[in-house]
Amino acid sequence: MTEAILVLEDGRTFRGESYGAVGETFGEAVFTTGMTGYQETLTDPSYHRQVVVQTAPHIGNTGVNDSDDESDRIWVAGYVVRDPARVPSNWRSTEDLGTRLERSGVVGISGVDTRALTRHLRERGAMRVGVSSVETDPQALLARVLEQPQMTGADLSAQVTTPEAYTVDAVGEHRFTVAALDLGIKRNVPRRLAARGVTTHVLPANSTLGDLLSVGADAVFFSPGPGDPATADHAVMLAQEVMKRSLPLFGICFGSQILGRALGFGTYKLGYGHRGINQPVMDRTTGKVEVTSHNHGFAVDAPLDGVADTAFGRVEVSHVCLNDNVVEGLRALDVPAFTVQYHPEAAAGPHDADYLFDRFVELVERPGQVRKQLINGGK
Ligand SMILES: NC(=O)CC[C@H](N)C(=O)O
Repeated sequence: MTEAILVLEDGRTFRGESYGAVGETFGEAVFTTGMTGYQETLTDPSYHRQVVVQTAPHIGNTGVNDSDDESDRIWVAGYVVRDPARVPSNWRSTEDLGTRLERSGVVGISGVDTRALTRHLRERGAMRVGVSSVETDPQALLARVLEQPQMTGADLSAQVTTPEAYTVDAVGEHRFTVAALDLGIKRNVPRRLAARGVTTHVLPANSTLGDLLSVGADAVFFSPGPGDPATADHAVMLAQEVMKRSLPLFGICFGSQILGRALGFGTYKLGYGHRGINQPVMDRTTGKVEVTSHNHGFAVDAPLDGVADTAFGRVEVSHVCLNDNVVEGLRALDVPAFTVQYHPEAAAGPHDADYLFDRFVELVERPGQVRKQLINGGK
């Protein structure tokens, strides 16, 4: 057994055992409350530079498999669990979670009271953290934690985006083509689109409007991704160009924050963010509440009531988180654009919000009618 320590930037220290690779790592400490879906969490590019704390105490029960990665690598900067499963058990499992972490060079710690750590982060806010199985002195580790960059101001898209464009073909009959700006996309997004007859061209984050048009895009998608949306100026400008052309636009999470900025709203950092797979969100168009998958630390500052006047016409907040009234979706009424701050693609999480991909398809195929329906409250 190799001992490990975890030190938060306010000095709070937890002791445990090395889990995954032996070494030292730093990042922003965030907690996710999902009891399942750890493989999707680990491989979600939006967790780049974050040390993820699994609040649920027993992690790794179903091992890892060949199908559930959301990208081609593990992105979390570090991993914190209480009680890793000693024997994974699932018919899809091909490897033990600890072995995968070790093989991938991911430094983690186990034996931590992750519920106490979650409560601490909930009360004090997300903060920088160090995890080490090579340093035994918390003070020495704390000094290095305090040298790390903050998540506020972090511009990370270039570090996670695809170097080359690639295509995910429609399944069955081809209906239309989407250009997806990859700011840290998850595999399940093009997959949900493909299931609806959409061919998706996933393009690097620095793509221009010309690049989007050159793939024959009928519509544009802005992906989730890591970092502070206040830094994503290129993507914001691109969203504005897309709206000027009235090309249908759909965005998820980071993509929602980018649309928010493109419409003239600000973004801000939440105290500790929303990360988990059971967050209640109300779709204000239908009044229905859906249980949803979340992973965001920033949010859009848009008025919850009434219709805002923007440079692109009228805009409404379409979805709201019922835990804390954070803006979870935006809908433009005069250009074909809408976004959500949470994850309709799930992976992991419930599929309640899958209808948003249908809304996107309808917006592209019957733009006038869908906009009229949206304005009339879905009737
Ligand atoms: N999943 C995401 O797209 C996250 C968006 C952004 N990085 C945030 O933390 O809010």
